[in-house]
Amino acid sequence: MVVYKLTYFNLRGIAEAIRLMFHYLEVPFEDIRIDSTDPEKWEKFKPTTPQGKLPLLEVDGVVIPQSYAIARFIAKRYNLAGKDDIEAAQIDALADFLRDMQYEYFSPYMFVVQGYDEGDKDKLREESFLPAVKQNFTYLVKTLKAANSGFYMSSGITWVDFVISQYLNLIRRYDKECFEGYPELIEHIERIHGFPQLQDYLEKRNSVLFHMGEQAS
Ligand SMILES: N[C@@H](CCC(=O)N[C@@H](CS)C(=O)NCC(=O)O)C(=O)O
Repeated sequence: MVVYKLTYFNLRGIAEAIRLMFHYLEVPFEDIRIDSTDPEKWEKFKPTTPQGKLPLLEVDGVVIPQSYAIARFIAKRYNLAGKDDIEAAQIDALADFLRDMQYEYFSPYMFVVQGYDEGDKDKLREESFLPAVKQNFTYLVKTLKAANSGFYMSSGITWVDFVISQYLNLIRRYDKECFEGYPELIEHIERIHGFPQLQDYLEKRNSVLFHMGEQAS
């Protein structure tokens, strides 16, 4: 049997969508977590990684870095990659859209809210975060509605549903109000979190005390 070993910090972060995909698929994997409150440990481990970053997926002795590459790999193996090459391209485009949204518009505000950076939280929220929410959430809702499947692609659930829902769930944990007017996005998160095969993990996740200010939900 294939042994999958997923290594990331003991946070949800960019590995959470991958963890949820494994649980959803009921594919066993080793969920290895590096303690990010112990920088010395990470500094020692970092040079042993291919690109100096996490997450990593080890499969049959091969180490794959990059969260999207890992998600895509699992998706291709287990049928979460879209119904054809057109959908696969649309999924990639949506995942890249999410990344742009995250780094260009959301991270400056989120880093302050999460306590990683200093800055004027309210000013950032009003002047850059909320206008970006409006533009980007509107597009996500439009895409969901056009797919008409309950997921972002018309054929049904794919890896991008996990990636988007986990990032939006992070935002929701820190700024619930920005979802007002976008109930479809919340419903989509709940749809993903509602899968029976995820319940044990989600229960465990909520009972674990995530550090660095992570809140349950
Ligand atoms: N594009 C990469 C980004 C990887 C990344 O930036 N990982 C961060 C954690 S979210 C990391 O390993 N930081 C530790 C460091 O750079 O030393 C991916 O999606 O996997």
